Amino acid sequence: MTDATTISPLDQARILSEALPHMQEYDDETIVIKYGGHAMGDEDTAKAFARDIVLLEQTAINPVVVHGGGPQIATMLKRLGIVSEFAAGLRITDAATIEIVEMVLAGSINKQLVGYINEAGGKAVGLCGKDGNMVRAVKATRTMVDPDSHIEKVVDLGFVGEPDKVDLTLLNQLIGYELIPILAPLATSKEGQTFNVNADTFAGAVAGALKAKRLLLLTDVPGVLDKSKKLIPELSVKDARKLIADGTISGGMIPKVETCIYALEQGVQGVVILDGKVQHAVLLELFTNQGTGTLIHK
Ligand SMILES: Nc1ncnc2c1ncn2[C@@H]1O[C@H](COP(=O)(O)OP(=O)(O)O)[C@@H](O)[C@H]1O
Ligand SMILES: CC(=O)N[C@@H](CCC(=O)OP(=O)(O)O)C(=O)O
Repeated sequence: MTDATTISPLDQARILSEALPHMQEYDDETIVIKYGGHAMGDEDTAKAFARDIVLLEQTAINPVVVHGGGPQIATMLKRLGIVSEFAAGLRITDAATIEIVEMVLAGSINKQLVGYINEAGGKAVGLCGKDGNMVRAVKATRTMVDPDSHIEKVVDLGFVGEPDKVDLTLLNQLIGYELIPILAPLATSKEGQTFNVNADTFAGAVAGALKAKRLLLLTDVPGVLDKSKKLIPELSVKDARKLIADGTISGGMIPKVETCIYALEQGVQGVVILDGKVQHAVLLELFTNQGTGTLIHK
């Protein structure tokens, strides 16, 4: 946490005053923040994150948090002796795995974040996409090239879903009552099957449906990096697609950038990928002149 005793009261007042135009820009706007499992890191940073979210709510912004938990799911599956594999950046999810995914995401992680936010003076409500039929999903399909035969084949990802409908009834109620929604990325199919959804994809769908002013994706790297590992501060959709095609953007960064492109197409005004391990990353991004991560624009 910032040590306020190292700066003078006048400087503190100046800092607050300089934040005014930013606060006015986001007044009464909805901002979706995706908090990745890697970014959650240590307790102090997670608590500082929670405090920032409460500060947003206090300044008349409507924050909606979507959290991940990939590393935490991996730890629990390992403890239980369940082997887990990924295809195209998505966890292949069988019947045993979906039970653990739901337990970790909608259970421990969701309630921990709710606890931190409430401890900081907010009123958080922890939900997942199944609540109020908020996010409906269809089974995700992916094709992969077999390394031996070089033939493209369909991979069965099991209970992995992709959002196809977002019902905003419940979210709008919460936002209207100044409650802070904390969402775990699980959804239900039309038939009532629970699906595991990539948290970036889930956040993009929610941000798109809400026509959010900003979508912030907090991860464990400073943003999108070029081939020499230097931060790219701004990226157009066209250049982002080029970097995916030439392999500069790979692994977990692919669904992140694809989410950004989708969200922009759905009317979200600005999307940023930034380092959530940096303390007060959200405040730095929204309330100072210095953007911290990669801004992706049309
Ligand atoms: N061009 C790139 N720039 C930054 N990170 C990249 C890039 N290509 C691949 N990555 C990888 O993407 C990871 C972020 O995705 P992921 O691990 O899924 O994060 P999270 O858990 O926050 O969703 C980075 O840690 C990095 O290893
Ligand atoms: C289908 C799929 O891969 N779902 C993810 C959901 C959690 C997630 O996305 O967490 P991060 O944001 O921390 O990566 C998973 O099972 O790991």
